[in-house]
Amino acid sequence: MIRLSTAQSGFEAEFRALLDQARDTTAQVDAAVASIIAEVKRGGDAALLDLTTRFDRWTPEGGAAGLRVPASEIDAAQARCAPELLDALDLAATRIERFHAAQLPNDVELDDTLGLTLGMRWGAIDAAGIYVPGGKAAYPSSVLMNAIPARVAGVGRIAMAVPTPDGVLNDLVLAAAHRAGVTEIWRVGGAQAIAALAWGTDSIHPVDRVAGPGNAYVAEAKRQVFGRVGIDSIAGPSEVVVLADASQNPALIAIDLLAQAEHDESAQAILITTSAQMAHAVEHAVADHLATLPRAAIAGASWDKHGAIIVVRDWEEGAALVDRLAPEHLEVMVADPQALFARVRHAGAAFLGAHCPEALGDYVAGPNHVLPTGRTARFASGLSVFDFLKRTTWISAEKRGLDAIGPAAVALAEAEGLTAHARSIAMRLGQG
Ligand SMILES: NC(=O)c1ccc[n+]([C@@H]2O[C@H](COP(=O)([O-])OP(=O)(O)OC[C@H]3O[C@@H](n4cnc5c(N)ncnc54)[C@H](O)[C@@H]3O)[C@@H](O)[C@H]2O)c1
Ligand SMILES: N[C@H](CO)Cc1c[nH]c[nH+]1
Ligand SMILES: [Zn+2]
Repeated sequence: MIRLSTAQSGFEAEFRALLDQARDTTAQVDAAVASIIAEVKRGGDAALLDLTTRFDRWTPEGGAAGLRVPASEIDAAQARCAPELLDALDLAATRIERFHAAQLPNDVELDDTLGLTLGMRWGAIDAAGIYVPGGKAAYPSSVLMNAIPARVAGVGRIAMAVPTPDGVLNDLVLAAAHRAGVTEIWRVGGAQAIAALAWGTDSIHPVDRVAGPGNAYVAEAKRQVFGRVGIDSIAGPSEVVVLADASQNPALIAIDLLAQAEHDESAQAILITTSAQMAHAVEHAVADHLATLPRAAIAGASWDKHGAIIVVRDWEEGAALVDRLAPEHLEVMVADPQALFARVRHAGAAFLGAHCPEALGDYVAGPNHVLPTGRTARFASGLSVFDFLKRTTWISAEKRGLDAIGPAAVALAEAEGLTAHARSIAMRLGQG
């Protein structure tokens, strides 16, 4: 963990080094992913089986057909889940669905009075591939967050890929998939899963868009298949920035930092505070929590390698640093969180006030937890129904509409030297 203060000389250089830390995409990951994608393109199902054995230490019985989870296994898994966990899933699913249904956009129709009607129609993609991470933890919550927006958008085919390390399939992941409307489940992970969803194999039909979070390999694979298929944002290793003033409870701040750090050694947790005393107290509280957390090895490694505590002189400085970090998650734990949030422009999702830990949003609040990481919140947004929709614009013209605006189009087409364009309009105007 690094300790920084904006009052220090040399702060700018150290902060830039923090921004430039290679947490997710290293040259090594780029090359490894390119070779995995090439292997899947070349070898199809056989390559998937080979890579699954190599990276997940598991080989299905019966070849590639064994990569697909049968309906009987989904039913059996649901039956094994504790009823209170299924109730919790249902609560989460209901709230996530309600929030995402509220996002559905309206079509546009504009009558311009000259004799033209202009429109924009929203439609769902045909097939979505959703990636649910599963290497270091199982994520039933990510199943809901991925699949529900796709279903709400109206996607017919939702193909889910999830790794099952050592052959272990998580019951609650299957129960969540069933509730969320996933139409097929494939036990394959990492870059090979993204490659299979994008390029297809004999068993897995290609999809139109791949969404979902994952580790550095998954994030890089999405980057590399973009263009062949659409992708949502790059949702890689988790991040949080906590803004806290002197009035907050350091133990709560520390556990919120570690809640992201425990995802992955590559995760990043940063505290920005106006109080040097708070900085000190949080550092100690982190050490105290680490002594008892079961995932202390992962959380501690993340905190040591990528954690930071930054003391700022005022919240103007604090907000400016947040914009430069553009974190996946932003917690605002100050006296007037709305006012400070209003000064921040770049963050994937914000959690306002001391009673709103980020973990609430991970599971049950309703907005999506698949969010842009690695500073991509400067230009990208969290997963939503929009990731599964696309737009088609349309124009309908009466003769008087063509007469009104056609001559201008003819002039522009002639200026571009595109005679067939000009003539296709001019002939209809009776000039060609
Ligand atoms: N941004 C979000 O919305 C969000 C949500 C949930 C989780 N996450 C993040 O997702 C990530 C989950 O990571 P995970 O590892 O637990 O699961 P994962 O499913 O993303 O990755 C596991 C797969 O990675 C591949 N892999 C691992 N080591 C490899 C290597 N050396 N070479 C090639 N491939 C390799 C394997 O194929 C394995 O199946 C974490 O970083 C977590 O922070 C992000
Ligand atoms: N915080 C993660 C996104 O970075 C999402 C998650 C799922 N389960 C727990 N957390
Ligand atoms: Zn989380």
